[in-house]
Amino acid sequence: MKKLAIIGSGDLGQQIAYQATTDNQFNVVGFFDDFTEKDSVVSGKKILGKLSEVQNAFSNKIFDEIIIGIGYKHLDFREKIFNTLNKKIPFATFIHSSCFVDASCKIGNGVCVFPGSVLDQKVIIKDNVFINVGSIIAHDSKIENHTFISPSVAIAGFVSIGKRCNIGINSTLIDNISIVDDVQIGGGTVVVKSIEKSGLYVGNPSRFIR
Ligand SMILES: CC(=O)SCCNC(=O)CCNC(=O)[C@H](O)C(C)(C)COP(=O)(O)OP(=O)(O)OC[C@H]1O[C@@H](n2cnc3c(N)ncnc32)[C@H](O)[C@@H]1OP(=O)(O)O
Repeated sequence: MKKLAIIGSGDLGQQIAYQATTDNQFNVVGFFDDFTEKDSVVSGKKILGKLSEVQNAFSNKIFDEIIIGIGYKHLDFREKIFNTLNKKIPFATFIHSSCFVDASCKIGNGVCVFPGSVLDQKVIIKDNVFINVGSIIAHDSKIENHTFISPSVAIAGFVSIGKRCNIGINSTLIDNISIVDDVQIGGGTVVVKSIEKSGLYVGNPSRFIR
């Protein structure tokens, strides 16, 4: 079983550690975290060091693959870490075994898909995307790098979502629309037309608030 290290020992990092361990996909060896003391223990897993120590630890075979446990509040940082380590350190792709992922899907590096999500035919998920529990991505839809999908999001067919977007819980995106980079969608929002300007959108139908 591959040894997995997680960047960030906060709530999301701990959830990834739990899911990857209980689903028997990885041996989670610990976290890298700039804000928690080295060798301390978080949710039963060791803090392996700061982010500056990742490459050295990989050279010393402390872990085989890495994944980022930094969530929707820090998508710029999530992107920065990914771009710094990409091609130097192998990124894991973790898809919980309870998910349905059609064989025609293309899934990038560093992608994490939590339990009960469905990725239908020809879905494309680019690098470093996080998909939380129970989300549905219908056929031919595409999610660009570093985007965060909250629980129970429903994305219809032929939808395109940009980079560093944060799609709120239980939101709905109808078919054949596009969303540009850096869009935040509030919980329960219904998006019925393309979003061409970055910013925060809420409501049914969705409206720009800032
Ligand atoms: C496993 C996990 O937990 S993953 C995380 C899942 N969490 C989410 O998806 C959270 C999504 N967050 C939200 O929906 C938040 O309400 C946000 C980000 C959209 C806005 O938060 P804030 O910046 O605090 O905005 P604020 O609460 O001041 O609201 C601004 C206005 O938008 C309205 N509004 C805020 N959120 C929503 C919403 N989801 N739907 C409809 N209207 C909303 C408010 O009523 C308010 O309207 P008003 O100006 O007429 O009074």
